[in-house]
Amino acid sequence: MKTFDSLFAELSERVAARPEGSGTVAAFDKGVHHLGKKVIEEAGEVWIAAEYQSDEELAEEISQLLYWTQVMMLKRGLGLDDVYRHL
Ligand SMILES: N=c1c2ncn([C@@H]3O[C@H](COP(=O)(O)OP(=O)(O)OP(=O)(O)O)[C@@H](O)[C@H]3O)c2ncn1[C@@H]1O[C@H](COP(=O)(O)O)[C@@H](O)[C@H]1O
Repeated sequence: MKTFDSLFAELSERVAARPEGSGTVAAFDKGVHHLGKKVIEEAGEVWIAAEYQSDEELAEEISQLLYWTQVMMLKRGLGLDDVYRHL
């Protein structure tokens, strides 16, 4: 099963290798403004799912929020340690 760390490694590799058709690369190239909107959108969907939807739907929305947060981290050049040291 994928973890936060293994997804971050995968996305780091995608951004470095820039494979054809990668949604991550396309989103990365759009920049911080686009990524910020995705983070906000997914955060809102997490809230709505927590209020009104199933555990499974909530878990899926949380996974998407984690994904977009990671793409933002990569765009700003942050690594896992930069974040973990604040936990
Ligand atoms: N985990 C994710 C992931 N989570 C969310 N998303 C993106 O976030 C969007 C969220 O879906 P929504 O339903 O909220 O939005 P949507 O309306 O369908 O999509 P938009 O029109 O808003 O882009 C998805 O459509 C994906 O574009 C993800 N995109 C990729 N991954 C993983 O990232 C890795 C690299 O993916 P690629 O770069 O696409 O190869 C792979 O392991 C993927 O599984």
